[in-house]
Amino acid sequence: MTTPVLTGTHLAKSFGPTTALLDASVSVAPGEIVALMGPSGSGKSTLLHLLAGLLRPDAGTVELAGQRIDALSERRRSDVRLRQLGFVFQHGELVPELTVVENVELPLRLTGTKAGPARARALEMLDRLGVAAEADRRLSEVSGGQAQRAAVARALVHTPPVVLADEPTGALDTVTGELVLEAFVDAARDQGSAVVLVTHDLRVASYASRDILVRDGRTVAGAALEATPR
Ligand SMILES: Nc1ncnc2c1ncn2[C@@H]1O[C@H](COP(=O)(O)OP(=O)(O)OP(=O)(O)O)[C@@H](O)[C@H]1O
Repeated sequence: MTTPVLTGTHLAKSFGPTTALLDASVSVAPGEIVALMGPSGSGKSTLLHLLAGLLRPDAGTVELAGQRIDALSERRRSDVRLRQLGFVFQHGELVPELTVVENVELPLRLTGTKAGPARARALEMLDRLGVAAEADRRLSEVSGGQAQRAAVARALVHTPPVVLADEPTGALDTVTGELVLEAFVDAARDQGSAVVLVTHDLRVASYASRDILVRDGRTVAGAALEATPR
């Protein structure tokens, strides 16, 4: 089997008295697309935040691209995130004061790509996601669905080895949702990115090579499609 690029092992996380995650394990190989499914409140977003190094686990480990990230300082985790990860979370990761294209080119600019090539690559991603016409508008002035596609463009622009996305098509109609899903499929197939998608939508899950069910804070591999009501 190919060596996994992302592994979460026996992860647990509580917020005060609320146990969000009890025992979750996930392992993803390069080029794989994994759908995380499960009831509302079961711990999917918490798991994704732990895998991204945005939260520290109470127990368990996270290994990203050969490096344990759960015990790193916030500064080192942030550096690993910038280089190894693309993520699409439900809010917060884009800068409202910047234009759409400035947001998308940010991961490239922060890792040393020169302005011209960074701009060209960001525009290419926006074009693929059908939002090139919005490139020079401020993020705070575009629609929710346009901002969501900008977030996807930003997650993929620097061809990271791991892409994590929380309901990445939640604000989109069927056609634009498919543009987003095809962009993830291309990242997995052409660049070998490992992609983890949290979704409630079976159509989205059908793009995945594998699914993992999260139920009551625990992961159950391969059972999501059978267990999810249609
Ligand atoms: N920052 C937080 N503070 C307190 N409780 C939290 C926090 N984040 C999550 N929780 C709680 O942890 C549990 C798991 O939440 P989580 O968001 O991971 O679930 P989810 O499966 O992603 O849900 P949904 O499908 O509704 O987005 C819930 O009971 C939630 O209320």
